[in-house]
Amino acid sequence: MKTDYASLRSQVRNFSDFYGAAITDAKKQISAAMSEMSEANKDLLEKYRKEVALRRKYHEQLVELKGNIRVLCRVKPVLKEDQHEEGQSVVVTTDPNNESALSVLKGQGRSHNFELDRVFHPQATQEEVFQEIEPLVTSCIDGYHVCIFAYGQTGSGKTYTMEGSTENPGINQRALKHLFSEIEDRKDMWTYTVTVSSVEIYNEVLRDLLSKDGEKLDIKINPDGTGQLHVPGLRVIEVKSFQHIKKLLAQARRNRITFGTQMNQHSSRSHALLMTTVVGIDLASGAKTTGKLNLVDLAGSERVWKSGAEGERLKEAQNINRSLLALGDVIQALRGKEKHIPFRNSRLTYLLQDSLGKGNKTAMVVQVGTHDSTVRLIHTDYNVCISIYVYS
Ligand SMILES: Nc1ncnc2c1ncn2[C@@H]1O[C@H](COP(=O)(O)OP(=O)(O)OP(=O)(O)O)[C@@H](O)[C@H]1O
Repeated sequence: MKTDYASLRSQVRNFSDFYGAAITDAKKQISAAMSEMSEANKDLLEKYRKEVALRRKYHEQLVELKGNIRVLCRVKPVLKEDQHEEGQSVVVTTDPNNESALSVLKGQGRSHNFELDRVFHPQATQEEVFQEIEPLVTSCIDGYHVCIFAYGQTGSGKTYTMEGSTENPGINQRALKHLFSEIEDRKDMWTYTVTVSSVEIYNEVLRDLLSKDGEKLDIKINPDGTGQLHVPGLRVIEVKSFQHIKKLLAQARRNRITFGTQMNQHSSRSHALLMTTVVGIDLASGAKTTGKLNLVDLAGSERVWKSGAEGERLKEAQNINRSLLALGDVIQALRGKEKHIPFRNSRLTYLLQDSLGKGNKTAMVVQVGTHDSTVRLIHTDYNVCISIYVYS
């Protein structure tokens, strides 16, 4: 018993040393395993970053291959309310086997065929149209400036395509939803600040659609010496969520109608712009990107010339036609890579100057009705059309 007791005592005496050594050993093993893990993590993170950079590069290559200026066409379905217009036959048709083709009947059985970047048949959904625009929205988060226009005659579906209805929202809402979901996906690597402004241009006068009284605004050269343009007094609102932006969109829509009524103006006679700026900071390198997304519901191109409008209506029509032609001229000059781009010929192109210029991306959604006998599309040398309505 004495021997056993002495042995136990010695074990107890040595236990703390043994225990200490075992703990130190375990700690060493754990910290070796942890540093191995964090090396592996670092390696994985580095690989992930490389993949993300590659994804961005390929995304840009894809967008560039598709063309930095794209012209899409959406053919409006014949609605019940359109059917009372008698004597109109279907003149605009799409080809189910070719999603770039549009055919316009010219009389005596002859038709004019056009090739655009993409043609949406009358049954195309809002989602299908947005899918074509989505890569451009992603580019905006990557730091590019993007403009998306809806162009066409009054009632051809411009507002439907851009704003849509509550149940079936259009490009504006879908683009901003996509923007916020991309920002959420990238939140471990990037932090983003999103701001929005909204203006309308009516008779070459700029008004803030997010103000209470629709103040008139002017476009000036920024005094900060960067040579960039800015609009003094324009409300620029930081938004944190898609829900917040939805409220601002609704406010801008209400104001467009209210200001329009005050000035005896129908909203279809003004251009409405929703301008979103996305500033991103790479959490690892601190690198900064600034992207802009301009969503534009253009004023309806009208036949007022033909109907002999006078006074205010004539001035209005002249201003609309002038600014639409100025936009067409800018786009043709950009596509033709001309040296001089006539940005200053209208408020619209002047305001969008830094988003329309070289290296930026533009999509023009031309809206046409199937009964539209007056549509003519002007070909450019590039075999893809810049589409502009011309009323003779
Ligand atoms: N693809 C479509 N599917 C269903 N309805 C449509 C479609 N396009 C347009 N509409 C409907 O046609 C009507 C006219 O469209 P919308 O108001 O968008 O035309 P607009 O070109 O914006 O006209 P305005 O120049 O007067 O603003 C609306 O009732 C709209 O809901």
